[in-house]
Amino acid sequence: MIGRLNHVAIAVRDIEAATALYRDTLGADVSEQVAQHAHGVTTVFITLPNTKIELLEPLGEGSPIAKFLDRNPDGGIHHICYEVADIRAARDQLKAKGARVLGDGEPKIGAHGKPVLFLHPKDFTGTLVELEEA
Ligand SMILES: C[C@@H](C(=O)O)C(=O)SCCNC(=O)CCNC(=O)[C@H](O)C(C)(C)COP(=O)(O)OP(=O)(O)OC[C@H]1O[C@@H](n2cnc3c(N)ncnc32)[C@H](O)[C@@H]1OP(=O)(O)O
Ligand SMILES: [Co+2]
Repeated sequence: MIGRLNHVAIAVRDIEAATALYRDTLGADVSEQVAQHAHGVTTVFITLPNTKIELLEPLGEGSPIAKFLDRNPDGGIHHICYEVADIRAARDQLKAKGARVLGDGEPKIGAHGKPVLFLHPKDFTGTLVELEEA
């Protein structure tokens, strides 16, 4: 069901500093910051030859990454995003197998303008999984 690795997301307190680290120290190709109001985060994408890294900084009250940063004050890997061909079909198959889909179960439009869903980390070996329709 799952296809390519779309991105690995890293939650950070200071996206400006994290972007500078990837750009200046690691020599990577970094995007502009984008406020993702529907997701409660600001994102920067780092393009690597074979995948992307998504830097996440909390945006607004009640950001879904706020508690994660309280628990991981230095930041850390927050989720991995796999591509799927048909997100609603993937969701229905996963639910039938007992996986918990987060939120109301309806895909939201993600950072790449495509539908995304999240799966509970406790159902996937302690890793928050994002699915993005390819
Ligand atoms: C823009 C878009 C895109 O790329 O297109 C994005 O990525 S938006 C990226 C931001 N959006 C999202 O993450 C949306 C989906 N995420 C959520 O709904 C939330 O973050 C949850 C995954 C439900 C976790 O929420 P919260 O931390 O408030 O819950 P909680 O404190 O009750 O945590 C429940 C248990 O899950 C664990 N837990 C929480 N977040 C985790 C994570 N990222 N990775 C692994 N484990 C995690 C906690 O340690 C805790 O375990 P213990 O009970 O053992 O202590
Ligand atoms: Co993501």
